[in-house]
Amino acid sequence: MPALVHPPFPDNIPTHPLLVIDFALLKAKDPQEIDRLWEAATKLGFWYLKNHEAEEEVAKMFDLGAEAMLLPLEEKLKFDQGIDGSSAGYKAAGSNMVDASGEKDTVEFWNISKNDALAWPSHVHRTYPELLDRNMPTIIRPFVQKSLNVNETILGIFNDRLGLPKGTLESLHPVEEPSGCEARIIKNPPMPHNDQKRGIGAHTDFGSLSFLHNRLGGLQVLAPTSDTWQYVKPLPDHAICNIGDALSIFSGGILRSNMHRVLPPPGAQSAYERWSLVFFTRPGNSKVLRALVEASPIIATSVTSKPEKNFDTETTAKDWFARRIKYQRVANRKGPETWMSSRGTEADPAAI
Ligand SMILES: O=C(O)CCC(=O)C(=O)O
Ligand SMILES: [Fe+2]
Repeated sequence: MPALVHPPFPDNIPTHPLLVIDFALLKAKDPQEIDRLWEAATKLGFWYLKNHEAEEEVAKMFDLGAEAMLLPLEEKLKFDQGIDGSSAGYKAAGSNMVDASGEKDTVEFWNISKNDALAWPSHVHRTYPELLDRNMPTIIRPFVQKSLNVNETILGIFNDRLGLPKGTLESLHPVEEPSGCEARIIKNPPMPHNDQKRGIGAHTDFGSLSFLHNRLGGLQVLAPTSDTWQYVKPLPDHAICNIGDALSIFSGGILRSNMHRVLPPPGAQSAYERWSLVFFTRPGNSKVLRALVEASPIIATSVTSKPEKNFDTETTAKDWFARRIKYQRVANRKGPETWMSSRGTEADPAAI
């Protein structure tokens, strides 16, 4: 079980501050809170979210994830996500790259598809170990539903601020369409002190919105206002939310998909296992990733102001997502170009 008692995040290392957004105020359509969310989403693309109402579901998911990680490796590998760009299932430590040199990651994770959680006892994408299957209706589905509620509320706010006709962003993320939406539970093992091996390499998230929960430090962002990586300090019961590539593309770059990575926890925390839990909202598989210029003059103006950027990928969410997953797998590596093929909207190749 993830340690509930651990050393505090050190107070002598630089961190990047995030705005704290109150979900209760967002739900009440508080104009000032919506302004603050907009500021966070357009300047950095990351923010803390408090009062998100998923605290209990998150705690249960951490416990279940820990149990699922204790299954024998041989059993876990029966549910491996594979190397063809599928996401759902298990990913062993060391099977993804963290950079162009082919250095291996240190995290293992389980991805559980939203469609599978909602369709239980049927399966849309794949099957899972009995432990996860058994807990699908009682633990996983409630977490998925709470996460969907949070992300749909936020998408609705962005929809209005982007000047899109009501329901536009919602229609790009239909609950019933097969998609890459998934819950992920991640374990990074303790590292020798000062070992800076990357758990997850520098990346932007692939989809639209990520709803992240972690207890130990290790997440870092490369903020547009800084040329160094900075830790994001976990706050108890605060989720960390961020925007991914799909939403950045739909909005013509108005919403920011920011680079981040995972290092071992800093200071004395490095002696502990690091656990994190994410729910990723991603567009329906059939949706094409392109700026919604016809639907919003605000987005059209943004695209015109960034002629150097391509906001028409001519790619469906399904293909975008499969490409990014496939080419970060070590087994698919031919050379540095494989890593480059896995990249999304990451703007600054020097930082990759
Ligand atoms: O573990 C974390 O804090 C972040 C995980 C992450 O960035 C990801 O899974 O995409
Ligand atoms: Fe991420």
